Amino acid sequence: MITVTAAIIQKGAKILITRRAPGKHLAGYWEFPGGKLDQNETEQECLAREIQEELNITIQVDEFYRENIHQYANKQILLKAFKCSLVSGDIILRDHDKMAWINNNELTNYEFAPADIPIVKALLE
Ligand SMILES: Nc1nc2c([nH]c(=O)n2[C@@H]2O[C@H](COP(=O)(O)OP(=O)(O)OP(=O)(O)O)[C@@H](O)[C@H]2O)c(=O)[nH]1
Repeated sequence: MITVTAAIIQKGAKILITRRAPGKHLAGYWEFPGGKLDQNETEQECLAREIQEELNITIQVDEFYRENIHQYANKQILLKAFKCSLVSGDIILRDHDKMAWINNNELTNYEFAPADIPIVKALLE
C-alpha cells in the first residue's frame, strides 16, 4: 500500500484544490495537492516538501483531518489529508493544469479523484 499525503490548504474561508495535469494517473480529476511519502520523512515533512515542489509555496501543516484507503485498478493507496495554512509564496503550478480557491459548499462542482470522495463528503458536512 502506498501512503499519499494531501493538503487542505485554508486561506480565510477558502480552500485550495488543484487539477491533475494531462499524462498523469487520474489526469483531469481534482485533488488536494500532495504526494507519496518517501522513506525517512514524516507525513508532515512529506506534505511540506510536496507542496513546495508542486506549488512553490510554504505551508504549515496544522492537523490531521481524515484518511481513506482506496483500491485503484493497479494500486492501493492510503490517502491522508491534513488541514494546512499558507505561510508564504505565490503559487506556480508545476504538476497541475488548474487550481481554484473555493468555499467548501462548492466542492460538489468538481470531479474529485475516487480516493478523495470520503474526504470531500466530510468537508461538506
Ligand atoms: N496528491 C494527491 N494524490 C492523490 C489524491 N487522490 C488520489 O487518488 N491520489 C493518487 O495518489 C497518488 C499520488 O501520487 P503523486 O501525485 O505523488 O505522484 P504521481 O502521480 O506523479 O505518481 P505516479 O504517476 O507514479 O502514481 C497518485 O496515484 C494519485 O492519483 C489527492 O487528493 N492528492
